[in-house]
Amino acid sequence: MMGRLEIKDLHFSYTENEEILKGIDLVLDQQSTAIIGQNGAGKTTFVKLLKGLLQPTSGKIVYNGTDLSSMTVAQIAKHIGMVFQNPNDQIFKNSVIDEVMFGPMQVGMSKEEAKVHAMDALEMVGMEKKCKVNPYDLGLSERKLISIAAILAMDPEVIIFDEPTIAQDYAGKKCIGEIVEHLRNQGKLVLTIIHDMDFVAEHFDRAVVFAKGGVLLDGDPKQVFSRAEILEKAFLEQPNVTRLCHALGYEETFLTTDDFVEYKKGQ
Ligand SMILES: Nc1ncnc2c1ncn2[C@@H]1O[C@H](COP(=O)(O)OP(=O)(O)OP(=O)(O)O)[C@@H](O)[C@H]1O
Repeated sequence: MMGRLEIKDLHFSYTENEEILKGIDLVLDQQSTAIIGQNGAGKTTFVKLLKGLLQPTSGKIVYNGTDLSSMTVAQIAKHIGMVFQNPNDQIFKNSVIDEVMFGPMQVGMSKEEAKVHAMDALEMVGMEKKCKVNPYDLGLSERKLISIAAILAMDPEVIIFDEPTIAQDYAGKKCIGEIVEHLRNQGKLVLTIIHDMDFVAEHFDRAVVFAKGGVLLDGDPKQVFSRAEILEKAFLEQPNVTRLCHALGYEETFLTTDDFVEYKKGQ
């Protein structure tokens, strides 16, 4: 089944005198979507609402036709998984396989079923050979892959990443980018909170810019990242290649090195 989230006039405040989200309307489905915005824009608050960890002050979030407020956090977790920013906040078992089997068993799978799902998930992230290792004997990139597998093993329709590229080296980023694309091609709804604009340009179908509690821009990365002035006002950078090409006087928006190279070859 595909995951679809409808966000309708969503408002949220932690305290009476400051509204953090001021009426968000969005439909999130199919496309891999990056949620970007400066620190404090409300991105983390927004995904906590999607996970049912916070309740809207007003407005609603509808998941595949059901109002999230009528679901428990555990019910939501079956459908909407979240990969933490720091794998150390997520990992707590002494072997990779136990770690990855934990989630599926929590959502009601038998041990046998959980093992099958866990091995499939480990294979997807290329870590099946490490299943007996203690996660703490792995490097950060590999621990990140384990924390991703632990969520994939629960087979949620929606996967939310929180800053997936932070502290990752080039190989780690490349691998996570491939996982994002693979999941999207499998029909999962992939969402991420992210400050790494190059990663958005490379791997995402849609970028939603949060600013001052609302949606400032929403579209495919080419549309969004072409709006240099608006982005600057929201204290957001364009991807490096986009900035460079604009600085060199190109009118067109290029997102990635490959984009630009293709253009030059075609000239
Ligand atoms: N538990 C809380 N109680 C009160 N205010 C909070 C709480 N959590 C966050 N805030 C405030 O809500 C606003 C939005 O925070 P949020 O963490 O959602 O932003 P963000 O866009 O995720 O930022 P970042 O990019 O730094 O992660 C900030 O002004 C923050 O200080």
